[in-house]
Parts: sequence; C-alpha cells; structure tokens
Amino acid sequence: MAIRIAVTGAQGQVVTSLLERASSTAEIVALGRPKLDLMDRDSVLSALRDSRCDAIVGAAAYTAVDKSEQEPEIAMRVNGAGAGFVAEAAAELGVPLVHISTDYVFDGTAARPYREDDPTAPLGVYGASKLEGETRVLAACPGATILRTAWVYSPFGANFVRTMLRLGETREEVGVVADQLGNPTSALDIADATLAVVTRLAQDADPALRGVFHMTGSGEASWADVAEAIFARAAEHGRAPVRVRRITTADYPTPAKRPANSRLDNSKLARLHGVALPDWRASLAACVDRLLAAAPPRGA
Ligand SMILES: NC(=O)C1=CN([C@@H]2O[C@H](COP(=O)(O)OP(=O)(O)OC[C@H]3O[C@@H](n4cnc5c(N)ncnc54)[C@H](OP(=O)(O)O)[C@@H]3O)[C@@H](O)[C@H]2O)C=CC1
Ligand SMILES: Cc1cn([C@H]2C[C@H](O)[C@@H](COP(=O)(O)OP(=O)(O)O[C@H]3O[C@@H](C)C(=O)[C@@H](O)[C@H]3O)O2)c(=O)[nH]c1=O
Repeated sequence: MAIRIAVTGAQGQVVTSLLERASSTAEIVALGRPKLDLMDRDSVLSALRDSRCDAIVGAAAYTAVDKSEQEPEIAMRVNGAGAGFVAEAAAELGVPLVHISTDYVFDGTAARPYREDDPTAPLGVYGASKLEGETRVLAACPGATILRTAWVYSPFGANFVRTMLRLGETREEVGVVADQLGNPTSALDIADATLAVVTRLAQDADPALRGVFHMTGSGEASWADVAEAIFARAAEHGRAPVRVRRITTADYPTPAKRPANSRLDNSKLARLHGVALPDWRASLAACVDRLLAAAPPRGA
C-alpha cells in the first residue's frame, strides 16, 4: 500500500516537486494556506490530524532572505514556532517527520564543506529563524530527521535559475557574485531523495536514521559559475549570449549577509541512508531545458 505523506505548503518548489515525483508507492497530501498556516498552531495541528498521514514532510517556510531582515517577527513565527507546531503534530500522531532546513544556518567562515555537527552561526534573520526551527523540531519531536539543503532551483516558483533566465532576456551582461561557494540543488532531486528517506523512516526505527543530515546536489559552485552554466545551456537553445561579469559580494550589496562558504558535506546521508543526489550540472541543464522548452524566445 502507498505511504501517505502530508507535506506543509502547497505551491513551493519542493512541494511541487514532491507532487510531481510521487509514485505508486507514495501519496502526497499537500497542505497549504489557509487550511494549514504555520503562524496558527491550531490550523497546523488540525490539518495534520485530519490528513490521516503515515509521515510528515515540513517543507513550507518563509524563504525571502532579504525581506526577512525587515520582517524578523514573521520569519521567526513561520520558520521557528511554525516548524515546532509541525513537530508537535508528528509526535502526537506518532509518525516520522522530515523537516527541511538550510545551509544558511552557518556563517560561512569554514575552509571546507560543513558537517552536521559543526557549530551554527547564522548571518541573517532567515538563517536564524531556520535554526530556531531546527531546535524546536528536535525539542518537540526528538525522533525527527532534519535535512539541510541549499541553493534550491526548479522549473517552479521563484529561484536563481528563473531570475537569471529573466535577466538574460533583456541584458547582454549580468554581474554575479563569484566569492560565495555552495551546492546548487534541484528541487526535483530533493523530492526523490526525500521520498527515499521518508519511506525508509516509516519502515525502520533505527535511531541512526534520525537527527540532522546534509543533503545537497553533488559538486560545488559559486553563484557566478551557476549563472555561466545557465547561460551556456540557454545558448544551446538558440538564446542570445549573455556574459557573466564575475563580481564580489562587496559589489552586490544586499540587506541580508550571505555565507561565503556554505558547502555542505553529504557523506553522513550517503553512509546511513544510502542516498546521494546527482551532480548539479546535469540537473541544472535539465531544468533549463524544461524551462526553455516551455517558453519560446521573446519575439519568436
Ligand atoms: N529555496 C532555497 O534555495 C532553499 C530552501 N530551503 C528550505 O527548503 C524548504 C522548501 O523551500 P522552497 O520549496 O524553495 O520554498 P518556496 O519559497 O518555493 O515555497 C515556500 C512555501 O512555503 C509556504 N509558506 C510560507 N509561509 C507559510 C505559512 N505561514 N504557512 C504555510 N505555508 C507557508 C509558501 O506558501 P505560498 O505559496 O502560499 O506563499 C510556499 O508554498 C524550506 O523549508 C526552505 O527553508 C533550504 C535551502 C535552500
Ligand atoms: C539576482 C542576482 C543575485 N546575485 C547574488 C545575490 C546573492 O549573493 C546570490 C543568490 O541570490 P538569491 O537572492 O537568488 O539567492 P538567496 O535568496 O540568497 O538563496 C538562498 O535562499 C534561501 C531560501 C536558502 O535557504 C539558501 O540556500 C539560498 O538558496 O546571487 C548577483 O550577484 N547578481 C544578480 O543579478
């Protein structure tokens, strides 16, 4: 019988990807606002109780990194307290919980990819609110599994790939920071991996499968590398060439500080869950192909 997985959020990149990748072995029940509002504890508990789920994936979040600097209370309520309400429901229902978190819990000063037990020190409100969420999730549901991912893109919603393709429609050159390193990750790959993890958790009570794990696309990049790969692939689709000017973080001031190095070490997930995500370049090319196949060039 298919495992019934309740997911928080209805239209986010990861939720949409889970809906697309769900197979005959997994049924996704996507719970978004107004039925489930992370700012409203009662709605979270009642939506999850009503879902008759076998497992929960906490994917909804306040993800506007810069805007969160102006709206710290909302970010904290959604990503901190809200994540805790979801964990409370998982504990009450006695079902496995996978909670999605972020590389932005780190300050980026390490000279190597971060491991799960490295000290956290978020630079901005978004990262701090997601860290608060991790703490609350583990307090309310000690058997939860937290998957920290990073730099998520997909054919859906708002993300860096879609921003670059949009800018490339009207510009010959785009300045992109080359001194922030991370792991670009396809939401569709996150969906495949999350389904594997959650299905295993529903069958296996091993405590080693619980706790914090890093889960990103394989391989590392700067944002400028990602932009170059996007425009190179777009050119293969006949799009006008776009140059990437490799700039520094100081050249591109933003309200929120971002980590210079937020590469994550995924070896714990591979060792204990047997899960590894594909190389970011292959998944990024597939995403660009899909977006451009759906949208003919301007003026065509
Ligand atoms: N995007 C990224 O680069 C990264 C994301 N993550 C994490 O991965 C997870 C999924 O991210 P992603 O799919 O990209 O997110 P998106 O920004 O694409 O979607 C976020 C979803 O959360 C929902 N949401 C926001 N506020 C609330 C609320 N108060 N109650 C209920 N739902 C709410 C939104 O609903 P609505 O559609 O109604 O606005 C939206 O559907 C998040 O936990 C995020 O922190 C981790 C690393 C990188
Ligand atoms: C649009 C643009 C951005 N940039 C820079 C700004 C920033 O340093 C970097 C990425 O910009 P974005 O605002 O798209 O990405 P950002 O919102 O920082 O993405 C983050 O989102 C949250 C939700 C996460 O959890 C993180 O893992 C990460 O993916 O690129 C440029 O240099 N040039 C540009 O034209």
